[in-house]
Amino acid sequence: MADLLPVADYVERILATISPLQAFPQPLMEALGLALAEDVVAPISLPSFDNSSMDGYAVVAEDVASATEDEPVTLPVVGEIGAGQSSILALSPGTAVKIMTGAPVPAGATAVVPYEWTDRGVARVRIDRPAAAGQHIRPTGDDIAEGDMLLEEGTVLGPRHLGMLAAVGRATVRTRPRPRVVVISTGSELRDPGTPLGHDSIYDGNSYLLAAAARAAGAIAYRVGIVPDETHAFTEALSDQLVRADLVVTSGGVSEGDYDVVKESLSHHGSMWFGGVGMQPGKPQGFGTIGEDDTPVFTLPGNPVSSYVSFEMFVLPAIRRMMGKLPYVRPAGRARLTHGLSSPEGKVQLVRGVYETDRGGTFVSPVGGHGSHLIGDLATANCLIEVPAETISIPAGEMVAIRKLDEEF
Ligand SMILES: Nc1nc2c(c(=O)[nH]1)N[C@H]1C(S)=C(S)[C@@H](COP(=O)(O)OP(=O)(O)OC[C@H]3O[C@@H](n4cnc5c(N)ncnc54)[C@H](O)[C@@H]3O)O[C@H]1N2
Ligand code: MOO
Repeated sequence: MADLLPVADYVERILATISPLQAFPQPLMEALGLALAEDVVAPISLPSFDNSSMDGYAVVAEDVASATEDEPVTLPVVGEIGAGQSSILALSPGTAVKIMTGAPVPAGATAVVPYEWTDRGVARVRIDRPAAAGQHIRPTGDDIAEGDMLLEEGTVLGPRHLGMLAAVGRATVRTRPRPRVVVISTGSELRDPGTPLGHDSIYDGNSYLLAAAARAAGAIAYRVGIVPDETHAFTEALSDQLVRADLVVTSGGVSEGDYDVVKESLSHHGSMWFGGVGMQPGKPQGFGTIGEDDTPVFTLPGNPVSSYVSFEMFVLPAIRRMMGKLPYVRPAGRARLTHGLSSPEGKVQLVRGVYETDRGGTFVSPVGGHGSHLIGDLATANCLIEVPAETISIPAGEMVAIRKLDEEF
């Protein structure tokens, strides 16, 4: 097994080859889920003017300092300001101006008296409670001051970030785009779901599995579908697809078989590497760059579980690096193993598992067998249990490393 490349070395090789995609300004709604490629500094303050937080009357606080229910203060109402209206710019002492929530507080006014403390008068208003200076006024810059650092480069933009960017007037932000990932399944035995199946054929699950995983990772996935085990057909499909690909993922045809066309077609490309990685499932791997634009290509093994685990371990970090999303590799958590398990020596084993967290902690149970054709168990699993290469068995009750498959990171 000396010729197996350790998983960490392979990941390092991949990340050294892949570069982040060129960033450009994108409209806010296009930037959801993307990583910022700039530091965003507040271009304006928020609020950008002193404004009322209540519907009521703008007054000079001293004018109503003595107001009580028994001895209310009455002031003439000299006008009205709605949100988006700034016709009244100043207030004279001894008067009141009707004001709505969000409307600019006129110069000279030092408090807003809510309707509930008044008789809601139109020409004159009776106020029966005192107002403290500043009451119900949201001062300029109270929330965000012009020049504040709002978001740092690398932040993955969510709804609240986009809301804030819009609120300070940004229409676009510099982000790294979603990589276009082309997924090709190879295998003459493959058929499209929804079509008849012969006695010797199987449905192409992998192109759906991998395209969906790519989309879930934030990429734009193009599922090309099935290419037969013929060198010419594969080479043609690949070169046709290169124009729209930032990354190509193939499945099948990379082991020792007589019809392993992927390996056969690509191994003469100087920049492609084919070999074994110290991992189970997912030992046979291929990676490199092809074409004029040095497009990265992952050739994943055809067994469905091997394909998926390879995506999770190698393609996902590559997509995240292209998008500028840190960390590139899914972080491992810890869980207590409910059943013992065994593992081959010399390879990291990634066992499908189901984890659950309760007040006693996180527990994980292996699901199904080792076979990398067991797609039913894969669909049940919600994590991968990572057994180190040098470990051959782990008893129940031990703490193990797990990668939670559907968790955002
Ligand atoms: N003599 C050896 N044979 C194999 C070795 C080896 O070292 N020596 N390695 C085994 C391992 S491990 C794996 S993994 C597979 C990888 O094989 P390939 O990448 O060449 O894949 P195929 O032979 O094309 O297919 C393997 C298996 O997966 C099924 N498959 C393929 N594509 C799909 C698809 N799109 N959807 C669903 N299922 C798919 C295919 O029918 C085969 O059953 O090689 C072992 N052999
Ligand atoms: O590596 Mo294969 O992926 O063990 O089945």
